[in-house]
Amino acid sequence: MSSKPGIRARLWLAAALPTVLVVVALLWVFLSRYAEDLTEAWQERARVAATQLAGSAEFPLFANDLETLQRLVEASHKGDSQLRAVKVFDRDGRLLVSAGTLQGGLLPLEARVQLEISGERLTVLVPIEGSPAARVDLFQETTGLGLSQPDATTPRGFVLMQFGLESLERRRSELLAWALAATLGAMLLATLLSTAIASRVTRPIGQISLVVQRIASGSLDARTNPQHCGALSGLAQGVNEMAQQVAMTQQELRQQVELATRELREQKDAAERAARLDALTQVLGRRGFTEQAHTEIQRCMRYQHPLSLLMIDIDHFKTINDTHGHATGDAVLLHFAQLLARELRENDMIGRIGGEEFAVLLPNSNAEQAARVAERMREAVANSQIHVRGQPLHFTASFGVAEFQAQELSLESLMARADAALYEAKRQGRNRVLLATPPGA
Ligand SMILES: Nc1nc2c(ncn2[C@@H]2O[C@H](COP(=O)(O)OP(=O)(O)OP(=O)(O)O)[C@@H](O)[C@H]2O)c(=O)[nH]1
Repeated sequence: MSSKPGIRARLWLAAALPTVLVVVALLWVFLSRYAEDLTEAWQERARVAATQLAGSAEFPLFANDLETLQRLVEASHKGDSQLRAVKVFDRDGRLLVSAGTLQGGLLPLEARVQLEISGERLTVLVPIEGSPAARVDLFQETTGLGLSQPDATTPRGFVLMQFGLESLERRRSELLAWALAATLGAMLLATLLSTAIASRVTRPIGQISLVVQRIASGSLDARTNPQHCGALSGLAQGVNEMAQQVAMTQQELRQQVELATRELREQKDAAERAARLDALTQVLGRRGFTEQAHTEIQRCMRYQHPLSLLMIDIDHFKTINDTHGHATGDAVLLHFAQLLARELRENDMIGRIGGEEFAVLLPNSNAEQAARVAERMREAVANSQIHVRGQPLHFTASFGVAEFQAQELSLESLMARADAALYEAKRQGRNRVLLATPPGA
């Protein structure tokens, strides 16, 4: 199995990945900005609370009314659940009043607002600086108390507050959880959308590739359905047209191959027929005759039908050749073959087995019947003529007749007996039909 991702997975990634990345990036930018704002809001809240307390503490501190200061500090501490510790120092850094437990060290007592976040704690230090009007009022009201006029530049004291940041952290955790949930939701949505988009592309591709595979495996009638292939309908149509072209080309090739094969077979048959036929007379040649004669003998033996053979030779053919020329000899041979063929039945066979020597096989004929056929042939030949330069030319032929006997083992033996009868017919004066002696006689 291939470890490479399939086209569906690739398309899915191509569609989903950018969306997921953008969503996650936007979410984290938003999250970090929101967390910053949250921290700043907390710092502002702490600064405002400390400044308010510093304002309220100005007069008790000026009047050295520690009881009132203590009440103020405790009221602040109780009024804010996030407030862990509140302390008020005089200008020399002496702790005047306190509520709650401070964790970690103090901030340096300087005439400026200081904020420090350490772990889950936010510590703020605010100097207590009275307003000029208040200072004058206070001085006038308290001159009788023997208090000196306050210095306008140095702080009168310091308010230190420490807040627990658990709720800020909780808020951040909630934000993180929300961001993760939103990210997962976005990813899920992107997955669903991408799957839908990918399947709109991959389903047609799957269908088209299936059809292409079927075409490749030889099913040239396989076709896609362009209407079901959406944006790829053009490709589907193209595949169909290609398959049609291939099918047509293959059909044409098949027809051409069939035509060529048929022509070759016909040429081969013609060549074989020609090889079996005698070129001059168009009757069977020696090879064709003996092949068919063997088959016929087998058939007659199987059905125990009689079968006879005639061996025929033109008389004094050499003289015809010598007297009238070879071309006349050929004409005599052709005429002779036609005369013999005329006397044959459908199942009889004739062949030219030598120069002017012919053989005729007569299935279902005994010697007596064969002799009658031979006699008719002899008469037909003797009574016929051809014209050579306007002059009639007569010729005769001799016949040897032999009937196939059960004890006879081969065509050659039958031919030899018929040939012997022919030889005897020649010897006895030609133009005659002689019956062969039975085998072994
Ligand atoms: N024109 C022609 N002559 C052929 C052909 N084949 C064989 N011959 C001739 O046929 C002649 C046969 O002569 P022989 O075998 O002596 O027989 P014959 O003259 O017929 O004498 P008998 O058979 O004894 O009557 C030869 O002269 C061959 O040259 C052929 O295809 N065409």
